[in-house]
Amino acid sequence: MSYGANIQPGIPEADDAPIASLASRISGLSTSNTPHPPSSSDSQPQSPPVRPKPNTSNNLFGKALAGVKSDRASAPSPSTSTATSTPAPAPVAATAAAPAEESKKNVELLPAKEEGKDKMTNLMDEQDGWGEPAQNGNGEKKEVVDTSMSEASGLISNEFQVEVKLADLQADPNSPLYSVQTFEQLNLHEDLMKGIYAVGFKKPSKIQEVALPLLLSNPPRNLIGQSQSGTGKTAAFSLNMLSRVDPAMMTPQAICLAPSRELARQIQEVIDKIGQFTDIKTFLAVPGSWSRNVRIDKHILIGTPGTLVDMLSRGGRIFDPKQIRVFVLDEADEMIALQGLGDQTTRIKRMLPPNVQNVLFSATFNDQVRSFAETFAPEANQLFLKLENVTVDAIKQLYMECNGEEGKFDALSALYDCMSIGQSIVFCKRKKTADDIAERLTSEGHSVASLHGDKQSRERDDILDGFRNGKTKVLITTNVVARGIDIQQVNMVVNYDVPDQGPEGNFEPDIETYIHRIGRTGRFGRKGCSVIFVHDGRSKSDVDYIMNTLGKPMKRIDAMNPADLEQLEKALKIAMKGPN
Ligand SMILES: Nc1ncnc2c1ncn2[C@@H]1O[C@H](COP(=O)(O)OP(=O)(O)OP(=O)(O)O)[C@@H](O)[C@H]1O
Repeated sequence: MSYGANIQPGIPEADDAPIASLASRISGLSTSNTPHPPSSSDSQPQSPPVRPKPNTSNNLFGKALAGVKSDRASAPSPSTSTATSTPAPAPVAATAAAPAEESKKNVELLPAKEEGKDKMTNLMDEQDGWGEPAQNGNGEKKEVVDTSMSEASGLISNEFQVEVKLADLQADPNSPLYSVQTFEQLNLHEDLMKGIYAVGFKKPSKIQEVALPLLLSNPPRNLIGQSQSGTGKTAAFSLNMLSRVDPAMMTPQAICLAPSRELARQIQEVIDKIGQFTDIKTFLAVPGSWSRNVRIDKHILIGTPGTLVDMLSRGGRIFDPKQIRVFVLDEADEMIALQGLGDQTTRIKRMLPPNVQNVLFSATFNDQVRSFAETFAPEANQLFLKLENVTVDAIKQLYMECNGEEGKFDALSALYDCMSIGQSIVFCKRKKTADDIAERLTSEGHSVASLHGDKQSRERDDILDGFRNGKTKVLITTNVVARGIDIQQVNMVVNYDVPDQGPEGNFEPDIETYIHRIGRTGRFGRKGCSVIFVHDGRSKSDVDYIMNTLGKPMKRIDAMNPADLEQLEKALKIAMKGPN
């Protein structure tokens, strides 16, 4: 018995291409079909650690791929009829009539209409408290404004009176939250529907509407899905796992990996909530959560790669990997590309059955990661965004010029009053900077918390819980919570340091990390502001590069100008209200 309709475990597809070295992983040169069982050599990486090269072009998130692509012409997939008979949702750019042999959906998630904005979107622009951008990214730079924000931005007067409804946003074809279908039409088990109603979801988002039928169709098929931050990817892959496990079998049947314990815990909560009316149980697989002598009898494991490697290296004593049907990678680009995580994720995958359904989700997939993703999840249905749609428009991106490195702290101090409107996250490059800032702000009488990887697990949990339930208003952190963390009240993100790719990437700006960091605000229809600090020529050119690459304007604000801070305050108040 399972919570899916007629779901059969197993996919008749070759998922056993060895992924012998990182170099071949990235270049996709691995072509042998020899099965690759786990071996002791797995623990010894054969080649030096490699991370896909930094992105230096605008082609960061793949080319615009429309229509249905096939590279399986000779062997029609058993899933062909299911895939092509899936109702084609209106917002998907191209679900063009596919030749009979084409079985893999390769879809670009586009707004239904690109030309102009409809009434609703214009209304939203006017209500964000900022008016039109002073500077256009995308290479068409206008002169940066020296005038005060309030003069330049055209703040409208009635911003607090207008109620924005989520239902209106979800009715806007330009929104990533738009769908033409209801959850009822997605053919989910009634106990899962009860869970969806219990968490208050009324209508699917675009990624949920498009991905769920692909994920749930039989025989199961791999999926690579990209959708903007805060658009509901977690529920999409959670519903798939919940639909595919058999609650009568008291053993893990689905694994979901995330890059941090914080995100793994959050995903477990989502699955538990949506699955609360089922008999499905979850287990959090993070350091310290399991015992070497105790077998796990829960259905879904959510964890971090190191722990799963440890569990699996105990020769099936913790759980039987052969029973795993679904392998989900949240933040998949990081899970497969980053040197440490990529190695571990690959080792785990090798220990799972070859017919496991691989599901990869992220808000970002640069070209190199994308080709490796295609090797990792062969013959996958693919949902990708165009570069210009990767960031959420509701996040107002700002930059602030500071007087040298020390001026950054002064700017943060000046911002502090605004930062306590709602909640904010300040991202730093180094753990020490996070601790130093937290200490200085605390000594100035402010209530802040710092969170990073040097803290003990329990302390990390407590700090994030304190922030999640609103006890702390400002979280100063590193990239440890840059991805996935969903706290709706966060209405501002501060990039204290420009995210960079470290020595391997010649310290180039890390666009993906920037996108994920700012994506901690503006979640599912809410508005948010992000501020990035510029303190020297290098950081200014990095910010220009980010603007130009993403083609999104950033407005300059001056921390020492009361008019700008007032403007920011107003925008944050608007963002706090959120849709209802
Ligand atoms: N259909 C829906 N209706 C209303 N709210 C939803 C719906 N789906 C998801 N949400 C809410 O949207 C928020 C963001 O969802 P989620 O964390 O899954 O985003 P995400 O796409 O995984 O983002 P990220 O890329 O940052 O990981 C959550 O608070 C979730 O409860």
